[in-house]
Amino acid sequence: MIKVKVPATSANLGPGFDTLGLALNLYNTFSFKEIPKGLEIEGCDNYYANEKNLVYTSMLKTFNKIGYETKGIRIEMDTDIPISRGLGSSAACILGGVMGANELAKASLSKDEILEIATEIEGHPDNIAPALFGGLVVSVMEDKNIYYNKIDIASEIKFVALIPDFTLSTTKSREVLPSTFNNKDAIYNIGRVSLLLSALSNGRFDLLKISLRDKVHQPYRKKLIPKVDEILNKCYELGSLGVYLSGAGPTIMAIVKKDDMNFTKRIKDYLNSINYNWNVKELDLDLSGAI
Ligand SMILES: Nc1ncnc2c1ncn2[C@@H]1O[C@H](COP(=O)(O)OP(=O)(O)OP(=O)(O)O)[C@@H](O)[C@H]1O
Ligand SMILES: N[C@@H](CCO)C(=O)O
Repeated sequence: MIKVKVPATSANLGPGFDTLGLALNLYNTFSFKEIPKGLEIEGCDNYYANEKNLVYTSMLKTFNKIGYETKGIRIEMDTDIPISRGLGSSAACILGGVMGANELAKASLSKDEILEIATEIEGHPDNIAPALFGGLVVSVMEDKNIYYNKIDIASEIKFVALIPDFTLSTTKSREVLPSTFNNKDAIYNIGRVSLLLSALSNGRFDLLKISLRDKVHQPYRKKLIPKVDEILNKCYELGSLGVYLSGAGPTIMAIVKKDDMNFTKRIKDYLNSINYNWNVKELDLDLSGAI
């Protein structure tokens, strides 16, 4: 039996659309076994327990690339990453499938080759790279090549995920984005993403609020999440250092000082007071990535 454990990820971090992402200590674990024939999937909703399952299709793509033929596969899924909430559930499934296939076929793909195959399936590397390497990872694509760098960030912060009780698929959330941007908006984001990386690396947390703003995706996606501005303002009022839409949303991510023992309870109370039955989770960076 092969087991692969993959962390959740929070992509974009405001201005770093399709480029920044960090891994968090919330996990999906996948177990794989070859069987005499067919496909068996356990541990997921019936809707996903078939040949279209993303873990399985990612395995098949990998087998196809490495020229391996299998008679049958059994997949057991133990998943804590909520589906379509902006916490990298698809990246986790894809990496699970690619890494599981690599191990079953004893193919010895390198981490860079795994990154390449998984990114080809996901379409962008900003969730896949941190899920694979852990920590905060910057990744860009050029001519189908992926260039990435893992960055150390100040350790005095934690992440509080405000996870709505509704889903928002990445496909839907990308459909509302414009296809072109004016140069003012592009410059706005370039400045902020640069400031953000410097602030995270040397602990200038006073700069987070301004550097997490962006003009490329959050303003458009906010329309898909009722009361989002009120919630963002409340996070700041309750002491958050910075707040952004995690991945394609709808999860809102608050960055909070590790020693702040009040924020999580107070934001939960606030969400309850407006009858938002959201799950609030305190998370830390995962520094190891998928294993
Ligand atoms: N536990 C799971 N069981 C089966 N399929 C899953 C599971 N988790 C994720 N998936 C697959 O991933 C898809 C969700 O991907 P989507 O990109 O919409 O959300 P996400 O990856 O959670 O969000 P984001 O990319 O913004 O972080 C599902 O439609 C399904 O195909
Ligand atoms: N960069 C991606 C992350 C979600 O997959 C997006 O914002 O659409």
